[in-house]
Amino acid sequence: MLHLPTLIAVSIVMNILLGILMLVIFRLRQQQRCFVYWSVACFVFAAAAITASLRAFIDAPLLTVYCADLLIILAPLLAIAGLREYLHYTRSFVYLRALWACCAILLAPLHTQPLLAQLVTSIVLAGAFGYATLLLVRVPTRSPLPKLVLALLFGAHALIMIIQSSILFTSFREGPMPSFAPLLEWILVNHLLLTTATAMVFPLLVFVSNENRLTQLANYDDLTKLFNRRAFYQQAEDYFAASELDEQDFSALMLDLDHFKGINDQYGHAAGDACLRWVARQIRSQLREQDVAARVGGEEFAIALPQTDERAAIAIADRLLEAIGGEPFEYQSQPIHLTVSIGVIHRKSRHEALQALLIDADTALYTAKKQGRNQVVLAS
Ligand SMILES: Nc1nc2c(ncn2[C@@H]2O[C@H](COP(=O)(O)OP(=O)(O)OP(=O)(O)O)[C@@H](O)[C@H]2O)c(=O)[nH]1
Repeated sequence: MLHLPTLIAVSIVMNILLGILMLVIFRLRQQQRCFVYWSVACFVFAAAAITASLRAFIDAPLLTVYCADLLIILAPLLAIAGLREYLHYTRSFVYLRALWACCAILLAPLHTQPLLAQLVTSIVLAGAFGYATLLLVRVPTRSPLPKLVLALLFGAHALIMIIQSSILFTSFREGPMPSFAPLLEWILVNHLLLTTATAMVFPLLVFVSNENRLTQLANYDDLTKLFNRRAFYQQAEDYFAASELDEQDFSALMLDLDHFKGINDQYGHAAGDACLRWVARQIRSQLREQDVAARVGGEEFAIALPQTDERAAIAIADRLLEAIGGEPFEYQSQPIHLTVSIGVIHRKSRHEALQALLIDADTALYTAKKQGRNQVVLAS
């Protein structure tokens, strides 16, 4: 069994250090206020552990029972407030404040009855941890793994608080039972460990989410959610190089919406944006998993087709022509007729670089435009 006083001391020090770390992070990232809540939650938890530990040395129940219990409740409430801030939960914190105020009133007359005060505290904590678990499960985030870990930690914490509540309730009804002492100590150990572990996962949740957001911004087009030009070249270059090594077919398409300026002029820019999103969906729906599609210009898309010969590439281009031009796109109940021109290229020995291949596809696209649009042209 872990030495309890040592564990309490370590968790106090860890929570103070984590609180300082989160304040430093907040100073660096002023816009993420969740770190302030989490930092204060760590300090409050350390203060709660210190005041509760004083019970062994001084007889001041107002401090060692009442204040300690209020601080023990405040710490997870602050953690939840930070979580709501991080998840951009718009409703105010009024319920959390009201809950804490109710606890302050309810626990005041109980400071001379530590068992009852601990029972009330355990029930409130079980509810708070259960709520935090539900919050995490219900709200989508960009960091699913830390979110899952955090939900598990909160869920486990809720569970041990329920167990503690039932033990305390039984002790309250039937008098103190010495056989419960090891179990209550085990719960305290886990409470300390889970709190410290939770505080460690909070920054991870934000960092993974920020990292995913940066990757998204760096690689994807915000409007269509297809790759952007940079990511397209990165991915397509790999396939292009692999096709050379394996002597496999490689094709590419350049696709451009016809008279798109007229669409913007007639229906407005928002309708134009909706058209681009719809075209992107049509493109994605016609491709295989390994094909690489990107928006490389305003109304221009590039598609890399690994292991695709000339005939298959033309068939895909024809399918895209039909999928986009075959039926109108409905925007706010009005049909918008869109057509596209497509240049197709199959890799030849003269194409030593992807750039050269795409230039030829672009030339074929230009020919398609010149020949009247709404058609597929194969590069010679
Ligand atoms: N709504 C919207 N329009 C865009 C976006 N990017 C570029 N455009 C518009 O796309 C239009 C492209 O016009 P042009 O280059 O003249 O081409 P076009 O009208 O499609 O004519 P062709 O390509 O010759 O058939 C311009 O009016 C741009 O403002 C965008 O993100 N959203």
